[in-house]
Amino acid sequence: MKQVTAFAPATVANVSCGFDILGFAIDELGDWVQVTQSDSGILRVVEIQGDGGKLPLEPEKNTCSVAIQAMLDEMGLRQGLDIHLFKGLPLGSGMGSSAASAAAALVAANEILGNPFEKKDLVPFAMEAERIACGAAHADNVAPSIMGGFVLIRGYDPLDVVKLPVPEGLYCTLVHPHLELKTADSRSVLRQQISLKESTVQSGNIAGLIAGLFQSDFELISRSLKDVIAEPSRALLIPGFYELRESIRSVGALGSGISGSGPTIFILSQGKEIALQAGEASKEVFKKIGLGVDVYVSEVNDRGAYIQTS
Ligand SMILES: Nc1ncnc2c1ncn2[C@@H]1O[C@H](COP(=O)(O)OP(=O)(O)OP(=O)(O)O)[C@@H](O)[C@H]1O
Ligand SMILES: N[C@@H](CCO)C(=O)O
Repeated sequence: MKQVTAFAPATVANVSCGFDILGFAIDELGDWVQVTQSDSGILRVVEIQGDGGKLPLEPEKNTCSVAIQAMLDEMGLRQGLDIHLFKGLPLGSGMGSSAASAAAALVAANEILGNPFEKKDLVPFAMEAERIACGAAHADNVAPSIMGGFVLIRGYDPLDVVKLPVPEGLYCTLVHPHLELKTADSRSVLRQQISLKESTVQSGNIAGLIAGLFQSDFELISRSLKDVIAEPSRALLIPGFYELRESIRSVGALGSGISGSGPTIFILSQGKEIALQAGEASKEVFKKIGLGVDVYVSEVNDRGAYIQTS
């Protein structure tokens, strides 16, 4: 019986101006999923570690099994598979926790089945898992978690995912305040209508950010990290959000925003030194508020989900 273990990384979705259409992957932080063939003929989640007992073992509720089931359905296949999930990511953090589970499960199951799908073709299956986790089949966490790097979701109908270049020396600092914010809840505070003026501002910024990535133009990236759609509503749910933005200006970071639906805040910097200093400045902000934080500094992970060898 074949057994495969895969890792899938944390992700920063939206990247300020790219609501539901842009995300990138982080190094090291992520979920591990082991998939083992069985002769049971069914899909089972047999064990979850690292979730404090919070995640469901029922296959129709866990993002690992929902994603694999979507893949098996597409193939018209019945296959006995046992899933062991090792959560490395905190829940409801804004770091794409549900997405990383689905991405790792798919990459492992795809390997067991002889790799019938390219990585990019696994994205729609992982989106079905996101629908279960937060009520919306958004792809801006699952696509970068599977494919790595920066990924643009050019369109959803039909799905059109585009991998973008990563400028050398671009670093991300993730600041995770010790709060849990469910994606479904932070989607519910969003306005359903935006004005023509807001649409123009947002379009200019997303175009600028993508041009900045292609040209490795850090100043352009910095000027473009603005969100007039989701951030004004969601920032109110994150204590210290604007204070942090102010504090990282002095260390020369490029900018900051809400990672996915929060409460994690991402900061982009040119070079590791500034990224580390931004992390220290952020810790000070949250110390004053009296809220614990975890800070991670990472390059953009261009590899995405991978199979564990050895
Ligand atoms: N393997 C899993 N199976 C089922 N639900 C999961 C799994 N992993 C996480 N979740 C749940 O999915 C829900 C959606 O939030 P998730 O944890 O993905 O948000 P997040 O980490 O804040 O990421 P983001 O805001 O970037 O989407 C949470 O309630 C979380 O507990
Ligand atoms: N684009 C999604 C990402 C959630 O991580 C949102 O902002 O709700």
